[in-house]
Amino acid sequence: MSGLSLRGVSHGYGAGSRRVAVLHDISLSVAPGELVALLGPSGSGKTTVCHLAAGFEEPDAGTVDVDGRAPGASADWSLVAVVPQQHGLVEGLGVEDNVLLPTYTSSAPAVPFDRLAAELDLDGFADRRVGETSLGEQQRIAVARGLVLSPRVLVLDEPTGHQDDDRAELVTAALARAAHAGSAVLVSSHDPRVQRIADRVLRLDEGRLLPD
Ligand SMILES: Nc1ncnc2c1ncn2[C@@H]1O[C@H](COP(=O)(O)OP(=O)(O)OP(=O)(O)O)[C@@H](O)[C@H]1O
Repeated sequence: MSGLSLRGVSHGYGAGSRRVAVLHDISLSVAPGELVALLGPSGSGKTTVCHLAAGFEEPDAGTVDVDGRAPGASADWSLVAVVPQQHGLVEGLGVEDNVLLPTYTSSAPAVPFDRLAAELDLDGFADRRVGETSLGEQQRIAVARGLVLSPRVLVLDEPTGHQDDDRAELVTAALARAAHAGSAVLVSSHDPRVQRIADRVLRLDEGRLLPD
């Protein structure tokens, strides 16, 4: 199947008898060209779903696949790109290098840095070190890095959490364009702007997906 698919996924943290289950039998899919918002109270498991979708972790049970493959099997961000809550940028590198990092290990066509910078209000930042930027700027740099290879699947964890109203609109517009261009986009978010542009909204509660 194309896009992102989780089938019967359960997952937990901790070793042996101390393992605590946090996701229970989750099934969801995001088709190419679709933007799905994942909502839920703090601790309900949104980040865990994002990490499994990104291939950062293997589920205890069930399957996760991206275009029919396990996401962890490929480090190619043209297949699955991630904007984690903590951004995961390389502090010592410049902004442009951070955005272009996925292009250094992939032969997929890249969106020019200048275009992403213009769309995400990062003009003039190319040579600035990430350690010299604000948290909101770092979040938009991580979004630009997620978009640079026009990935088949894009997973974002609270991507407007550090943005003011105007920049949050820029980020959500960029995500809507990515979906329109064919990416399957999964966004964990409390932001009503994200819900507004979503094709579907999924709700998690205590590790279970609520019925529509
Ligand atoms: N590495 C970990 N070890 C142990 N427990 C964890 C770990 N990461 C998350 N948890 C627990 O798993 C549950 C789900 O966490 P998760 O981060 O997925 O929730 P969330 O919905 O993203 O929360 P928030 O909105 O606050 O970011 C929480 O109860 C959390 O305490």
